[in-house]
Formats: sequence, C-alpha cells, structure tokens
Amino acid sequence: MYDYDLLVLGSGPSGQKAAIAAAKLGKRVAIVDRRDMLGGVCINTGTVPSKTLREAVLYLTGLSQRDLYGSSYRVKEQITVSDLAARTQHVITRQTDVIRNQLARNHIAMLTGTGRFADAHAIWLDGGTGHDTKVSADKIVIAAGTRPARPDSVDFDDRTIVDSDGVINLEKVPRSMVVVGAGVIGMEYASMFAALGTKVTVVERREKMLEFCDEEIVESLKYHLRDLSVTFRFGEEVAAVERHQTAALCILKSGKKIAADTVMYSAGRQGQTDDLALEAAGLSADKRGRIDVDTNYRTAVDNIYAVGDVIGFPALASTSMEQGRLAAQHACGEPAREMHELQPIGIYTIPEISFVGKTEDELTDSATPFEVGIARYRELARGQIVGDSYGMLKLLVSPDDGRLLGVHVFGTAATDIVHIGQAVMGCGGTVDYLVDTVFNYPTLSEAYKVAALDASNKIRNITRIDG
Ligand SMILES: Cc1cc2nc3c(=O)[nH]c(=O)nc-3n(C[C@H](O)[C@H](O)[C@H](O)COP(=O)(O)OP(=O)(O)OC[C@H]3O[C@@H](n4cnc5c(N)ncnc54)[C@H](O)[C@@H]3O)c2cc1C
Ligand SMILES: NC(=O)c1ccc[n+]([C@@H]2O[C@H](COP(=O)([O-])OP(=O)(O)OC[C@H]3O[C@@H](n4cnc5c(N)ncnc54)[C@H](O)[C@@H]3O)[C@@H](O)[C@H]2O)c1
Repeated sequence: MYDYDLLVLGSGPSGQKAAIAAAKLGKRVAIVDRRDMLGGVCINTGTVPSKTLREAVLYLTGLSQRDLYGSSYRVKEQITVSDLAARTQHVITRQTDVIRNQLARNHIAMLTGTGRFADAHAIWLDGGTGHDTKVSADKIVIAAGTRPARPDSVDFDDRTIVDSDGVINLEKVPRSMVVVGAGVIGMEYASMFAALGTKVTVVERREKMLEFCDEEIVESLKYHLRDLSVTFRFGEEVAAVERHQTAALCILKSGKKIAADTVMYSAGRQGQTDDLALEAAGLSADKRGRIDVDTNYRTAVDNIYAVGDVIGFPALASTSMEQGRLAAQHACGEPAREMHELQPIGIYTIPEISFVGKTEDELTDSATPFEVGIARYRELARGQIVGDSYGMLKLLVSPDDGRLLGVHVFGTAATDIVHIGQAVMGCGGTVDYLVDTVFNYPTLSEAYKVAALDASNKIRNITRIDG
C-alpha cells in the first residue's frame, strides 16, 4: 500500500490543478514544494509579480491617463522600488493564502522540501532537517517548472546583473538598463522600466521580435516603446556581461559595448530537473531540462506524468493548469476531453497584445484566403473615455464561409477581450454573428462589431466585382 494515490512534485499552476483534480476524484493526494515556494514560479517570481508590478507602474506613472490629462501627468513624481514592491508583496501573500486554503479544503497533504526520485513509485523528501523521508505513491506527477538560464559568460550578482527572478528585487529603479533577449519576458520588463523612465536598450539575436505575433501589432509595439526611449538592437548577440565598479558592461559579438546601471538577462529558461534524480525512476531529460510526454502527459514510465513548463512549449500558466488537470484525470482513470486546440496568447507589454488563431503571415504561407476587418479604439466611444487612442482589434475572416481565422488585439484590455473572439471561433461562429449581435455601449468589445462590419463590407465589395 502506497502512502498516497497521487503525489505531485511542484506546486505551480500545473501541480495545483493536478492535485485538486485527483482529490476531487476521492484520491489521497500530496504535493511537494520547497519552503516559500507555494504557488510556484507563477506566484512567487513569474506571472503574478510581473503582472502586479505592471499594474503598479501603470497606476503610479499615470501613463495610461496621459492622453486625457497631458504628457506630464503623474500620480507620483519619484517612484521608488518600495512603492512597487508593496503592491507585489500584498498580492503574492493573498494569492499564496488562497492556494494554501484550496489545497487544505481538498485534503491535499502539503509536504515541504525538495523531492528526488528513490524509484518509480517513491521519492526522497529533503526537508532540510538532515533526515530525508521516503514517501511513496501509486502515481507521480512531475510539475517542477523551469528557472532562468544562467550562462557562464554572464557575471550575475543579483544586484546589477540580474535574471527575471532578480529583477523584482532590485534596490532602486535603474537609470539605464540592457535587456538581453526580446522574448515575452524581456519585452514585458522592457515596457515596465521604460514607462518608469529608465533608458532601456533591448538586444536580440534574431532580426525580429515576437515572431509568432501579428507583424503590424509588433510594429505598433516597437513604435510605442521607441516613444518611451527604448533602443532596439536586433541581429546582435550578447557574448558576455561583465560587472564593473560603477556599472555593468554588455559585450556584443559585433564588438559593441553597452554600459548600463542594470542588465536583465532574459534569454530563455531551463527545466528544473537536475535535482530530481530522474534516472532512479528510469527517466531522463533533454539538455534544456525538459521531459518528454505523450498526448496524455505520461512519461516513458507508465505511472509517472509530467506537466507545465517542464515539458516545454507553450510554457504558460494558462496551459499548464489544463495540462495538470488532464494528467490527473488520466492518471485516475477518469475520462477527459483533450485541451481545445484554440489557445490564446496574452503578452503584457505596454500596451498589451493578445491573439487567438492564425496570423496573416501563417495564412499567406498556407495559401489560405482571408479578409481583414479592423476597429480602432480611437473610433469607439469607450476608447475615447479610457484615453486609448492607439488600440486596435483585427479580425481575419475567411471570405468563403465567413469563419473567423484569427483575432488580434492591441491596447487596453486586449488580454481580456480576445476571449470573445476565442469563444466565437471555438463554437464555429462566423463574422455574421458579430455583425448581427448587439454589444453593450460604450465598450471596447464593440470593436468586434466594427471590425466584423469592416470585413463584411470588403468581402461584399469583392463578391460584387468578382460576380
Ligand atoms: C517573468 C515571467 C512572467 C510570466 N508571465 C506569464 C503570463 O503573463 N501568463 C502566463 O500564462 N504565463 C506566464 N509565465 C509563465 C508561467 O509562470 C509558467 O508557465 C508557470 O508558472 C508554469 O507552471 P508550472 O506548473 O510548470 O510550475 P512553476 O510555476 O514553474 O513552479 C514549479 C514549482 O516546482 C517546484 N519544484 C521544482 N523542483 C522541485 C523539487 N525537486 N521538489 C519540490 N519542488 C520542486 C519549484 O519550487 C516551483 O515552486 C511567466 C513566467 C515568467 C518567468
Ligand atoms: N505573457 C506571457 O504569457 C508570458 C510572460 C513571460 C514569460 N512567458 C513564458 O516564459 C517563457 C520564457 O520566456 P523568455 O522571454 O525568457 O524566453 P524566450 O526563449 O522566449 O526568449 C528569449 C529571447 O532571447 C534571445 N536570445 C537568446 N540568447 C541571446 C543572446 N546571447 N543575445 C541576444 N539575444 C538572445 C532569443 O533569440 C529569444 O528571442 C516563454 O515560454 C514564455 O511563453 C509568458
């Protein structure tokens, strides 16, 4: 008899949902995580702190209100790190309490410490007492997540040269900053610091950034960030980052050197599998620490599952939660439907970006005909009311049957309103539904109707000409 029916390694979004799903099926469940890491990277160093920091930045700088009150409008003149940290700490504490409560009321045992495999049905729990405890389970779910990649060529000191974990603990708002890597993490933090008045330089190895997004929207983002004095260096690779007395020095392969108060290295992440003694369970990870799974999130060993960032793409809190739930259902022999293929992407840059479905480039590459319908926030009453003159919603519509092929949103509440398009697409709706629907007025959601009318008008014009 095992100690538990299901044991989860890691309490991030995927681990929590796996544990709760199994508990709801009446299983005896335990979840293991290190002290002070309840909620995982998501709550403690990643999603939640970064999104809270963004809200604090937007509020205190008054940036989103400047269209209405003038370019010098600010809520607070000198914004300090403690102004920003206060809000972040408050939200982390509250969210951790919520998670602790949810786990407790589902009778999930919380085991504190680092787990490593003893064999395929047991782990050693190192609680820091000097005496490891063996805990066994019928099924084990690995939800160990990732940590920032830290190459040897970068002289991290967690003060002037930081990764995305360290950036939330900076002692002061830097006057200048180099962001290495224009991925999602890099661009979200570049936006926040630029809004705070830091002179930001972004160095990116590729010629373009956020290539999976709509190109027009990425162009708009670059325009806005340049307006906040961000410099982009595309097609440039950082070879090394050195710490000096007064500043950090970023050395590019091209020979350029960039000095800055702070360097944030955000060029990828590494699966947290090196502490897991995977070989004791008959498992292994790839060189980026990721574990292979099948469509049911089962690893090469039948009773062991892996979910969340540790299995790689798309590595989002949103998808991780679903993976955890589905893995637990499968492990407990409970039938479940597959995750819906339509998954939204939300990027909390300033302004924010969100989309679902295909991009124009993808449709063009696959020779799929489409028409574009656009709504600009500045032409919506709500856009004027909230002072967003740059936002836009773009619908990509099939001229053959009116199906929505993609929805792309830029600006205020993009990450929320994208779900309207996702629901219509997911239910097989067409552009006609949006044309015929009455939306609350004044709202940003009304953009759907405006864009749908735009696309329908264009399709009708072509049909008239084409016969
Ligand atoms: C700066 C940043 C911003 C982000 N923003 C967003 C966003 O806006 N939206 C979004 O959807 N996603 C975002 N993400 C991604 C999101 O945070 C991750 O996808 C999500 O946290 C992954 O969840 P997970 O369940 O894999 O576990 P994680 O949250 O990675 O947590 C893993 C947990 O496992 C524990 N663990 C590891 N090894 C062991 C062991 N041996 N024993 C015990 N415990 C162990 C760790 O301590 C940790 O608590 C962001 C990430 C970062 C870094
Ligand atoms: N809003 C969100 O959903 C959100 C927010 C943050 C993070 N995340 C997730 O976190 C994960 C990690 O994000 P990330 O941004 O760290 O990784 P990433 O791999 O997406 O981006 C890293 C970037 O750094 C560049 N790069 C690598 N080495 C370089 C070098 N030496 N010099 C210059 N450029 C270099 C790469 O070309 C790449 O564009 C992603 O999977 C992302 O989905 C999601």
